[in-house]
Amino acid sequence: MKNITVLGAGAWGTAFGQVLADAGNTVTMWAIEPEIVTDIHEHHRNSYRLPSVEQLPANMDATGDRAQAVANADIIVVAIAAQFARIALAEFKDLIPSTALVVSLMKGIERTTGKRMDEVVRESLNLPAERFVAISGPNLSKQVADRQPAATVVGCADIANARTVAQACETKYFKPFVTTDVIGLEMCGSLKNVVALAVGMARGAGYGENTAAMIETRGLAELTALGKAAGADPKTFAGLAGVGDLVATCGSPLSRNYTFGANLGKGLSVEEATKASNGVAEGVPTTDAVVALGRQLGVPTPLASAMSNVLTRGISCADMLGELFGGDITEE
Ligand SMILES: NC(=O)C1=CN([C@@H]2O[C@H](COP(=O)(O)OP(=O)(O)OC[C@H]3O[C@@H](n4cnc5c(N)ncnc54)[C@H](O)[C@@H]3O)[C@@H](O)[C@H]2O)C=CC1
Ligand SMILES: O=C(CO)COP(=O)(O)O
Repeated sequence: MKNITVLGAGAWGTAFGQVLADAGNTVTMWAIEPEIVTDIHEHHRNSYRLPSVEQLPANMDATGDRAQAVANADIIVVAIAAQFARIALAEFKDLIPSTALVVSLMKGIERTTGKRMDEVVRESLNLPAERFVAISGPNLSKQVADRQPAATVVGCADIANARTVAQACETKYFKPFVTTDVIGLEMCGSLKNVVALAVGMARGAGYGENTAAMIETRGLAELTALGKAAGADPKTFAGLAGVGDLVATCGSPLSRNYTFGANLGKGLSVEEATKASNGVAEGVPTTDAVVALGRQLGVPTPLASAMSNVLTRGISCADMLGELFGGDITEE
C-alpha cells in the first residue's frame, strides 16, 4: 500500500485515482479548481469531470495545497492537459520528494517544443529517467470508472520501477503490463489521438467501416514509422498502447478526440467543436506537433498533415481523405 498523489482531477485523473484507491492505496487528488477539490473532499464525488461515479472510495481525498498534496507521496501521477503540463509542474519542482516515482497519464506532444510528455515532465521536475513512468493503453475513463475490465501498459527505463507502479494500480478489473519502451508508449498515446480525430471526422461526415478501417490502418503505419524513427520498439505499436488504443479510441463516442472529429465531420467549425468538447481533445494541438516531428525525423506524415489542413485551413472531410489518396501507388 502506498501514498499516491494524482495531479489533475479531470476525467481520467479521477478515474485512475479510483483504480489506485481500489488497489488499496491512500490517494490524494490535487486540482487547480477549488470547486473540484471541495466536491471530492466533502462529497466524495467529482460531479464536474466524472459525474457517472456517485461515490468515490473513502481512501481518496483531495487538496488544493500543492505542498500538502505531494509531501508524503511515494508515487505522483500527472493527469493534466498536455499543453499545460510544463507550466503546472513548474510549481511542484521544489516540492516533490526526492525518491518519488512520477507517472504520466498524458497523451500529447507539446506544441511549442515538439517534445513528448516524458521529456516535458523530466525537464520540468529535473527527474532522472529511472524515476519517470508512462502509462498508456485503451482506457476510456468512463468505462474504467465503471470498473469494466481493462488493461494498460506501464513503462519505465527501470523495469523494477515499472513493476512497482503496475503493482500499485492492479485491481480485479484493471490489468497492467510492463515495458521499458517509454518512447513507444508516448508516441502511441499521442498519435492515436490524431488518428481518432480523422476517423471521427469521416464517421461524422457519414462514411462507413471501410473508410474508418483505412484511416486506422494507415494511421497505425504512420505512427509506427514515426515512433521507430524516434527510437521506439516497433512491437509496442502492435500491443495494447498501439492497436489496442486505436481500436478503443477510434470506435467510441466516449473519446473526446473521436467526438471532436465527428463534430467537424458534421460541419462544426474548430471553434464550435472546441466549445462542444467534454474535456481536452489532445489530438488538436498535437496534430501540428506531429507534422513538425515528422519533418524533423524525415518521416512522411500524410494523415497528420491532412488533419492539420482541416484544423488550420478548414478543408473538408472529402478533401482530407483526398489528400490521403494522393501520391503514387506504393507497396503497403
Ligand atoms: N479521459 C480518458 O479517457 C483518458 C485520458 N488520457 C489522457 O489524460 C490526460 C488528462 O485527461 P483527462 O483527465 O481525461 O482530461 P480533462 O479534460 O477531463 O481534464 C484535464 C485536466 O487538466 C487540468 N489542467 C489544465 N490546465 C491546467 C493547469 N494550468 N494547471 C493545472 N491543471 C490544469 C484540468 O484542471 C483538468 O483537471 C490527457 O492527456 C488525456 O489524453 C489518457 C487515457 C484516458
Ligand atoms: O485515451 C483515451 C482512451 O484510451 C481517451 O481518449 P480521448 O482523450 O479521446 O477521450
